[in-house]
Amino acid sequence: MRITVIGAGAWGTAMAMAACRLSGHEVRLHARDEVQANALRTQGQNARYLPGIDLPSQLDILSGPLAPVVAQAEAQDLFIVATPMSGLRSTLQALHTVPGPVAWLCKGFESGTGLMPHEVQAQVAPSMQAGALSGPSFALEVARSQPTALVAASGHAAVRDALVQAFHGAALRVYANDDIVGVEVGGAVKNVLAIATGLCDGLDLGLNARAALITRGLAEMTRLGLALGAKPETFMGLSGLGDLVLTATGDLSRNRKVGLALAQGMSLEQAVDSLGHVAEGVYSARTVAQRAQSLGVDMPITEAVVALLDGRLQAREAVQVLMGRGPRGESV
Ligand SMILES: NC(=O)C1=CN([C@@H]2O[C@H](COP(=O)(O)OP(=O)(O)OC[C@H]3O[C@@H](n4cnc5c(N)ncnc54)[C@H](O)[C@@H]3O)[C@@H](O)[C@H]2O)C=CC1
Ligand SMILES: O=C(CO)COP(=O)(O)O
Repeated sequence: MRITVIGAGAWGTAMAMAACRLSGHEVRLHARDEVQANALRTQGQNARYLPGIDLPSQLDILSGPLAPVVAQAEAQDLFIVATPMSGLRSTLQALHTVPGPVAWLCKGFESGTGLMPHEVQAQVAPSMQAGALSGPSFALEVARSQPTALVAASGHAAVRDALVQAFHGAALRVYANDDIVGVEVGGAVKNVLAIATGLCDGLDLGLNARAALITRGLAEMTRLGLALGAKPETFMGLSGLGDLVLTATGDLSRNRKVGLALAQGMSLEQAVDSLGHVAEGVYSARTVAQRAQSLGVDMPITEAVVALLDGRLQAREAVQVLMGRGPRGESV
């Protein structure tokens, strides 16, 4: 199988490495920047995004325009879009004529439009056989071959099968799911909730508070998902509860780090700059909240994160707002 990963950040690089570990694959990693591509080739590492990890010698590094790569694509080729959400639309536009399966790794709702990734694809490449690969997965651990489980989500069985064939192996299990709405809502909302949990831990509010945030966060994620047509059980799976627990509690999370930094009194700009990587929750929080409002879905934790990111609330005020809400029943 020939697999082309577009976007040579931490996650694209880790997933290209994972594909290289399975025999019989030809794997290519496309960096948009020629300087970065040359650095990957000469150093044998992605020093900016995954320092200290050697790239497999058989990994082919590409750069330059995508048009010639797309022109040579065959029906059995798999394309993986590993850019942040902000690059999804333009990358899918560039790929819209590929004859085979395409899957994206980004987790978020598109800024400006509020669209989920599969809705962006439906606009720019409606006939594409496409899906999402998601689930609890820090790039560093996948790059190190530590055990990980992912979800291949698509309405097309051929896309789910291609993702399993491309990545399922000794260190990486890939489960198939046809509920792309649920999988994408989980991936987007857990990033916003991880900012909240980082804030909670940074303010030293305690373990009770953290468990409450995660659980009530799962409830609001599920409410939004159901309003958008997702299946409830998806939120109990890898891309829902699984990714929420990982991102909210794992110190490798960039979104959690933003919350921790805000709790220390850093400005949002300082917090984002200190990462050197994308933290999608910062860009998706507002669009998630707007989409929820338009559907009449109550998402108080997400609303508090948006108010904090907008500078309308200070960290401790956000906690007071959440704790000051009136009583309600527990069910979703
Ligand atoms: N790092 C992780 O552990 C995981 C990340 N993800 C998701 O994957 C996506 C990418 O994340 P990372 O690789 O971690 O980000 P990163 O910050 O490590 O790297 C982003 C990469 O995308 C490139 N890029 C940005 N815009 C682009 C465009 N328009 N076209 C081509 N390349 C572009 C940048 O040059 C950079 O190489 C995000 O949506 C993230 O939420 C999902 C699972 C795990
Ligand atoms: O999506 C991820 C883990 O599944 C990565 O989370 P962060 O973007 O917060 O690092």
